Amino acid sequence: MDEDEVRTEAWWGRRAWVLLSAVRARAPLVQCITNLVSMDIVANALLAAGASPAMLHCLREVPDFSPRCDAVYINVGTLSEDWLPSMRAAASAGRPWVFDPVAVAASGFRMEVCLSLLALRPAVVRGNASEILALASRSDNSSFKGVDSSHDSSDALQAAKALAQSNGAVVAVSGAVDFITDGVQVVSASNGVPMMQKITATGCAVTALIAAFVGADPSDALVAAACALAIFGLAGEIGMESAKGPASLRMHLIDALYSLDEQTVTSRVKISLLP
Ligand SMILES: Nc1ncnc2c1ncn2[C@@H]1O[C@H](COP(=O)(O)OP(=O)(O)OP(=O)(O)O)[C@@H](O)[C@H]1O
Ligand SMILES: Cc1ncsc1CCO
Ligand SMILES: [Mg+2]
Repeated sequence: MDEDEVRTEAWWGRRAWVLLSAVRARAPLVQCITNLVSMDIVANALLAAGASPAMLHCLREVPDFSPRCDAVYINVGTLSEDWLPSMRAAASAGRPWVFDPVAVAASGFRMEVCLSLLALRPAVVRGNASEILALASRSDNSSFKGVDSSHDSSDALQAAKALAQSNGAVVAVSGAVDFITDGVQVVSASNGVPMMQKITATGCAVTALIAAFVGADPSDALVAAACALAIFGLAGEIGMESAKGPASLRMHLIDALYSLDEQTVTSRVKISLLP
């Protein structure tokens, strides 16, 4: 094996820096069809990272616009039947796309929609543990609650692997430790702070960041997803050094994402390949 291919923590730190630098240099255009709660934090997180967000969701614009994007991001958080045709069309536009199945178990309808979107072959699916467990089991069981997770990310690791194997997508489960898998390899990313769960739509924002990383370099969605999750978590850790609570963490996290430098990224990103 080439020395460069030995995926040590230092290797991951360098990859994370290279990918963040690629986002800053290329400013990938990311079409976001995302929920109404998340639009502001998603657009601001993408801008701070160096990407170019566009919150376009009109079906009539998809044929012109989506094929010109570097990546498409689809999030069903505030699902409405009106937006479904745009979601399906944008996901089918031939660009790499990333899926956030928010609260997939909330209803039979939402489950059906998420399964139909999954059939359109996203490059990456990112959810919290409850979402990935529900999606993998195709069950809109009432023990699953709303948009927040009631499980630890490790509870959903096997489900994530099974989902990746059956769909050919990279599957990422967020939580105290994020797990990212292509169905064979499993990578963990352990940056972040618990207070990030107290800011609405941080999960939506990190899924959008994954789309930006995939848009900047579509060659390896597993690496892009792991690096985006670690970078976002690291911005949370640095933001927490100045924050007094969720509202100021939101601000400081976005500032930290904007200011990340090579030394900080290469020394603080915590990613490893599980045996
Ligand atoms: N206990 C924790 N410790 C550290 N980081 C965490 C913790 N829980 C979540 N995170 C981080 O917070 C971000 C959001 O993950 P989370 O699992 O809360 O998403 P989510 O439930 O989909 O959020 P939302 O639906 O509000 O967008 C991720 O970057 C994740 O790594
Ligand atoms: C609170 C909330 N409700 C629907 S989407 C969303 C944002 C977090 O996913
Ligand atoms: Mg979510």
